[in-house]
Amino acid sequence: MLTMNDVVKEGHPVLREKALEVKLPPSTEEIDTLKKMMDFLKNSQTPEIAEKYDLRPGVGIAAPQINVSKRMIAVLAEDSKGKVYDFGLFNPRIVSHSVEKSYLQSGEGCLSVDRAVPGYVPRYARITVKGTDIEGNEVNLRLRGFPAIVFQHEIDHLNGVMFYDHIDKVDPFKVPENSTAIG
Ligand SMILES: CNC(=O)c1cccc(C)c1Nc1nc(N2CCN(c3ccccc3Cl)CC2)nc(N2CSC[C@H]2C(=O)NC)n1
Repeated sequence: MLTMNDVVKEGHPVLREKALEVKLPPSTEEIDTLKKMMDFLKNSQTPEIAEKYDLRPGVGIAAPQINVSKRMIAVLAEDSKGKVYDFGLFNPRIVSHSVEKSYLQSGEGCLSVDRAVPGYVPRYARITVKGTDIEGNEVNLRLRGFPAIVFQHEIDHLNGVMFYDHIDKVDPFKVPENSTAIG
């Protein structure tokens, strides 16, 4: 199982690389890695297991964060209506997005960042994501709210982008143009 020892921290060059497309169909090893990432999120959100293995809770993780520079992400997050988004995706890409922006009122955290970085992270309010799931099916997801934020945070990792790259350097809490706060 993955633990925090497997998670690389900011400063590691892999977090600034552009991750490679996964050649489909994925190899057994790539499928196993994606399964491990999905299991990590589940374990991190299960109090007894998180406590036992000292896991930091997360709702998303990208392969570069475990030093695998491949375009793979896992998400386990709920939206405001309690709908659970439980996905492992190969080669996720944002195929369309709203003009409107949104941001987490409380800012964002990252498993690879062991410090609080205050400030609003402007994201697209609504996105359409295409990718291939762990069974090899093409998925087409229309996302908004917290899940949309999480998918954008994880897809950023595949392009070497960290959440704080988006925070306004002059006024971290400047409300982004044409945006809605979440949470
Ligand atoms: C600096 N302020 C903050 O961190 C922050 C502070 C307050 C609120 C929010 C909303 C904040 N922001 C933020 N909170 C989260 N969690 C909320 C708690 N939760 C969780 C915790 C315990 C059990 C189960 C679970 Cl589910 C785990 C996930 N996650 C992310 N991100 C950014 S997108 C990827 C995602 C991620 O997984 N990060 C590790 N941001």
